[in-house]
Amino acid sequence: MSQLKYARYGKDNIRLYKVDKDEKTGIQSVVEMTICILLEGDIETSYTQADNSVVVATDTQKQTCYILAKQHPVTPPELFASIVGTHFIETYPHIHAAHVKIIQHRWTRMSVDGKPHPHSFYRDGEEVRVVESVAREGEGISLRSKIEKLLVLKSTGSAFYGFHRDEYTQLPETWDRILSTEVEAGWKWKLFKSLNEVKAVAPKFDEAWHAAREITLQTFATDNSASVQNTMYKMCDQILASVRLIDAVDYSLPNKHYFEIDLSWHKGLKNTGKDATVYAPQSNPNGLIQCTVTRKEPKTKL
Ligand SMILES: O=c1[nH]c(=O)c2[nH]c(=O)[nH]c2[nH]1
Repeated sequence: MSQLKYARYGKDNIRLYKVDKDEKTGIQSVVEMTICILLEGDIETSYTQADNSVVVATDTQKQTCYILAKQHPVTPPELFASIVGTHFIETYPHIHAAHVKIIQHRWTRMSVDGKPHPHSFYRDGEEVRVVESVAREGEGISLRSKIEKLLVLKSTGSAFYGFHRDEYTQLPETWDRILSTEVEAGWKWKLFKSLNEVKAVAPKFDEAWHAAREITLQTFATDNSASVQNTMYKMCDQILASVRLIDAVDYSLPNKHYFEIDLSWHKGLKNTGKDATVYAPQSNPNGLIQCTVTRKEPKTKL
């Protein structure tokens, strides 16, 4: 005999575009997102007994997404994810949790003749803004916001020395190296008890995203980096200090290596150490450094 241990189902890769047209000014604003919905609840019999009566069809979930996007704001994505998730747990008594992930793609307004264009946009990089939400009956709405695919590089201002050495170590110490990574940064919000609680703080989501992005870029640029580990910890620390409603910050940073090339075999060309200007970017392997930072637990007085 077997038993169903895990069951979630839904629609992935729902692509959605919404335009806001300001009739007075003629200025239009656009949002494009990719959504994944996964539902949990009393749905076992659909797997074990071919009982489709408990199935809210994945096509229905997609259509619901479009209708809710028409009726509600789709930004900030944290709010829209909460609206979609709450809809499913409130509409269907046998659905007890809704996982909604939103990936928001970049459409940045064009400047034409030095002026913001009213209806033309361009994709300035593959960076995305991501929200992972869970609306759970009787508990509330948990939200995690993320920056993903933000590619950065600094050509100096990064060192790596003093690391453990033994008979397996070949890597030389360096006081000046290239540092490049694709930022994946996340921040976990305190649990919201209801959709109304999410609505009440809606402006905070964009503020937090701007703060996390600014802190990431500024710290990356200005920190005289001792290691990826230390630089990312400084980022986490500042984000926690600047956004009151979050409980934890996490980073996952690949260390994208750029190798020096010894060209001395060709007429004594100098291209190593302080003379290095031409490098070989590596696609793999890469370092991968991760951390989660929370607020210090207050010491309880006895
Ligand atoms: O910042 C770094 N952290 C490491 O842990 C590490 N390991 C390595 O080979 N290079 C680096 N760089």
